[in-house]
Amino acid sequence: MKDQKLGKILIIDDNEDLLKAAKIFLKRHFEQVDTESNPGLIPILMVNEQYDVILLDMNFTKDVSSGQEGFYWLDRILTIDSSAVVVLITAYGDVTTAVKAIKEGATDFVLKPWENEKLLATLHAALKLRKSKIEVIQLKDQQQQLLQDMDRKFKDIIGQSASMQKVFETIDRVAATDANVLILGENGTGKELVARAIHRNSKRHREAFVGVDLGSITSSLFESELFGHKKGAFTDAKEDRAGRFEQANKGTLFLDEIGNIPLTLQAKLLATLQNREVTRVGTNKSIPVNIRLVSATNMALHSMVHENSFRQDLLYRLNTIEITLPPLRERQEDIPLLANHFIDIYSKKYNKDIRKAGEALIKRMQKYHWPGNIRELQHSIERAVIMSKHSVLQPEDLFTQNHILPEKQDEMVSLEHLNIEDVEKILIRKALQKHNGHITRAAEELGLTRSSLYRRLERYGL
Ligand SMILES: Nc1ncnc2c1ncn2[C@@H]1O[C@H](COP(=O)(O)OP(=O)(O)OP(=O)(O)O)[C@@H](O)[C@H]1O
Repeated sequence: MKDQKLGKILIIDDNEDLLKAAKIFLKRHFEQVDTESNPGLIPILMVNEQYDVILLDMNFTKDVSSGQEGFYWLDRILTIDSSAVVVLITAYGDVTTAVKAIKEGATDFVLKPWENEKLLATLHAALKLRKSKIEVIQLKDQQQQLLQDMDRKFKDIIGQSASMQKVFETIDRVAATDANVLILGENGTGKELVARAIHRNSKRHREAFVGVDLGSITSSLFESELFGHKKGAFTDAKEDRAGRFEQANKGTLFLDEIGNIPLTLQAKLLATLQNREVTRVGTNKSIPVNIRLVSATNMALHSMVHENSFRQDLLYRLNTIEITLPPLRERQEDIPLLANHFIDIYSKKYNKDIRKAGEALIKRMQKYHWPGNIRELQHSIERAVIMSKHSVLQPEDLFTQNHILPEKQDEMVSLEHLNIEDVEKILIRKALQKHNGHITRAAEELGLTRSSLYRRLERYGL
């Protein structure tokens, strides 16, 4: 198979003979070779074509050999396209100018008169560089896009109820301070959303927001996850590793499910917060850290202090400011807003033409208990949008599906009509209701680990 010719080259030189010869030779190796003797046309040429490599002479005016013109045009080219790859054509013996040009942003230089093979090798290397520069730009764009999407995703905290307005006011007042914030609330009430909003509105918003879900880390890994470790500190410590505290340096550390932190580690966490330094597992050296701490839990931390399963001094460190998120069933006026917000999102996502939730559905939703709070509402709406044939969602779009079961016992379908999955869903829902959405206790009652209960909640959209 014949090699495919790649690369668009622009040559700028006032010597027409040189341009002609170079074009004839290079056309055999590259996709496109344009030549121009007037450097003043560079900006227009660059607008009309995306050149991969620009071969640029240093001197254009007769009898001038200072290279000043070359530097001027090099600067213009890089201003127009900071990822342009410029190879300079310099006179034999003028290595000082060439070195200076590279410092100013040129990629390489070729000496005049050149040997064709050397020129070819230089241009191929330059082309490779251009390709990787473009890849880097594309990756950066993608990352930017992802960050923007994330930002948008977490920007919309919906809520007009008095209790949510109070939450917004508190976020406004505390975000700019460095005060530690403890967010309390049942599962799915938006604790992480609020933590991110605090970070986004703080002085640290350009730095990292590092979240750790303490509910999903096994207790043996707690310490190394938070504080890091030295290679060899324990069997699986294959290399030195920074913990989440260090990763969040200068930014915000979000400790989710803080109620899960074992008593033995609570003292170390307290010392870290007091001294503002961490000690990696397996070392004695303290590393200073500068973090803003936001923590969250669905557990009753204050009662845990009374039961001696959570240290009071640690609680006082965490809750300089306390924000309690109300469960969804206690702010029914937000239900229509939330439902229509998610209908909008999922109609777009799944390309459906669903306008809103009908009145009967809203009424039905306002009577429902929502043990999984907004997460449950969100998942139910997503499923209803996918399945519904109506342009205005009706009660049966949400409430006849297996995943949302009637709350009242007498509305329940008898066991003989259910399969194992249905029964599992009923049991999980009952356990969650009994323990007020408290995952650890519900998991204990069901004989499941927290993570396998989480997996089921995710699978069933509970
Ligand atoms: N007020 C709100 N407006 C819009 N979406 C919300 C709101 N509150 C929560 N959500 C959405 O509900 C889902 C659950 O929210 P989030 O993860 O913040 O809850 P959580 O309290 O941290 O849950 P968990 O206790 O299970 O960790 C997310 O998809 C979030 O975007």
